[in-house]
Amino acid sequence: MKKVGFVGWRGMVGSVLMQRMQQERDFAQIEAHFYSTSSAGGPGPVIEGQATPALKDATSIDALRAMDVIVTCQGGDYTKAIYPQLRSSGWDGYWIDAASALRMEDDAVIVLDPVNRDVIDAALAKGVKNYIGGNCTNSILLMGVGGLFREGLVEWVSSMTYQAASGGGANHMRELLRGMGVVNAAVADELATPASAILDIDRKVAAAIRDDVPTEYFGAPLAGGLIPWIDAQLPNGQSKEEWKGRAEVNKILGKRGDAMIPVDGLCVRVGAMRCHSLALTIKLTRDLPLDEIEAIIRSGNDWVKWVPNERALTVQELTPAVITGSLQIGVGRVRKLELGAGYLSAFVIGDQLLWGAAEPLRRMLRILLG
Ligand SMILES: NC(=O)C1=CN([C@@H]2O[C@H](COP(=O)(O)OP(=O)(O)OC[C@H]3O[C@@H](n4cnc5c(N)ncnc54)[C@H](OP(=O)(O)O)[C@@H]3O)[C@@H](O)[C@H]2O)C=CC1
Ligand SMILES: N[C@@H](CC(=O)OP(=O)(O)O)C(=O)O
Repeated sequence: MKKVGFVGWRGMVGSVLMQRMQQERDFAQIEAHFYSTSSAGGPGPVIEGQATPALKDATSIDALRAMDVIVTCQGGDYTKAIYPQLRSSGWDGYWIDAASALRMEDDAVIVLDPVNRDVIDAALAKGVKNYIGGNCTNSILLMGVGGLFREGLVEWVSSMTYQAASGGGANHMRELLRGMGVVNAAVADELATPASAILDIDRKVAAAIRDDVPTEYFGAPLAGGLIPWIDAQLPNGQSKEEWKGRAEVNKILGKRGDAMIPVDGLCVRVGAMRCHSLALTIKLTRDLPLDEIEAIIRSGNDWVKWVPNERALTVQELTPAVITGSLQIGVGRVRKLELGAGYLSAFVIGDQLLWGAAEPLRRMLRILLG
């Protein structure tokens, strides 16, 4: 059995990975070893009801070198600190990583096997050892409308996103919830009194959002609002999250140079917990009837949940409330835009901790296990 070391297993992405691996009985296929950056020697996690041995030191190159595969959800700082040392020590194992640090390196593949199994297989055959999970937004985009890319139907995509708090991490989710509580508490008495004036409620809510909602992690109030910037600022005015659209989508698809498909748009943080949504404008390379477009999108992969462009179905099926915790990727609002021939709209929604983070890593490990 392959020895597989897990780093970052108790963080948010890592916890979802552990859940999914237990659901799929993946631990039966491997000899699992658990590492920690903060509590080496402490108790390991309970996996399928069984205690695991004491935690190993995630900063010890010697301890890591014993593994055939390392799966890390610990974050980019850890990758940047440890990965080069590990490779310099001569370690030749497989490195599977959720962080963005190595994604764009030439010797790394961004993994999303329902979309790019061919790219993964070609890399494995060439001896590539680094397999990195993609940015959550782009993985969800490709899981949703990958069929259109596969058929060469996408000339360009404008991707306007509505990204959940979980993309920032556990503390960001907690801050959103605390903020919701602050807003509610500011008008609890008025809400309990049906006759209270809505403008009084609105004034108090506005003041609470402005002055009292916590902003330590997001840097601006998210509860009752939104934040139209995610990640660092680049010289060209893009956010780093927006830059990843073109860079990562094309790398996932194995497209380079002139073959690259333009992907750009604005990335916005909203008060959802863990579902990222994208409002897409797609310029098609050729116009097709809607029923053919539907068939192509549906054929993208087994997780596409097609929602017809009807009001009742859309508000029932295409929301974070329904998609959260599920592997389904909702695709709806597909219609021809009144902008000219070949302009298509689509709304894509997925749980960003599943297909956006943990699931592609889990599946890459299974691919390695054969
Ligand atoms: N959040 C997301 O949507 C996505 C994240 N990623 C990548 O995954 C990385 C990890 O993200 P995420 O899981 O959100 O990070 P977390 O902050 O939830 O966890 C990272 C590490 O922090 C340590 N930690 C310290 N205190 C706690 C605590 N109270 N509970 C749990 N862990 C704690 C743990 O390390 P230890 O046990 O060693 O102390 C843990 O492995 C990111 O840096 C990013 O690179 C990738 C795609 C999406
Ligand atoms: N930046 C994403 C989450 C994330 O971790 O992305 P990446 O893995 O590309 O750093 C978000 O905030 O929603």
